[in-house]
Amino acid sequence: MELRGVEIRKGFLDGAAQRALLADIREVVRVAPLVAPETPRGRPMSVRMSAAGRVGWVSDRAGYRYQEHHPDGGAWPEIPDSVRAIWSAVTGLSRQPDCCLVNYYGEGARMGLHQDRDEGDFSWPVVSVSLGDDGLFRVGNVARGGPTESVWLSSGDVVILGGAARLVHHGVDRIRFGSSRLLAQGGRINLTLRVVA
Ligand SMILES: O=C(O)CCC(=O)C(=O)O
Ligand SMILES: [Fe+2]
Repeated sequence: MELRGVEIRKGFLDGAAQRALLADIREVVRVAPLVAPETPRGRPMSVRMSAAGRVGWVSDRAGYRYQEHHPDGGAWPEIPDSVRAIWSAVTGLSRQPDCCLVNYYGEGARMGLHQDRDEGDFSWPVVSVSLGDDGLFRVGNVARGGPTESVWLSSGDVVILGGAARLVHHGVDRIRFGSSRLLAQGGRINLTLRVVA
């Protein structure tokens, strides 16, 4: 389906593929633990984050940026092959992403409307993969304000922000905690794959 120019592939990953991907992400967060970032204004984010790849996206009092090491100082783990395969399948690109951001939404977590604009070249798409609990994904416009529409994303769904929709505002209003049994402890994982520069 399509929502305001954003391509949404419902059910892209079957249960077995979701479990295999989850196992790979567990390994990523074992090496690079989830952290609760602060916004540049010092407000705590409700989503916890980690990353894999050449660079990871971080936020703290110094601002939003991509950096080559975890806030603890270590290198980010490599992007798992299972993740790279999803990127290749949905984009058809031979260029691989530089960053796989890992977002974990526990009970009550959300992400406000924003644009993904910390990358150097907006001609590359952003691919997002949902695992675990359902999340209410809101899509607006490239410009601030105006109408928005929402869709529930479920485990295994893949979203592509590309072309004219690469810079649309988007966010996650809430999750349905406990709606999926993929994660024993509940919650939602979202992976976002990006070419950074
Ligand atoms: O969790 C989602 O579905 C979206 C995540 C997102 O927009 C981001 O990480 O920039
Ligand atoms: Fe985003």
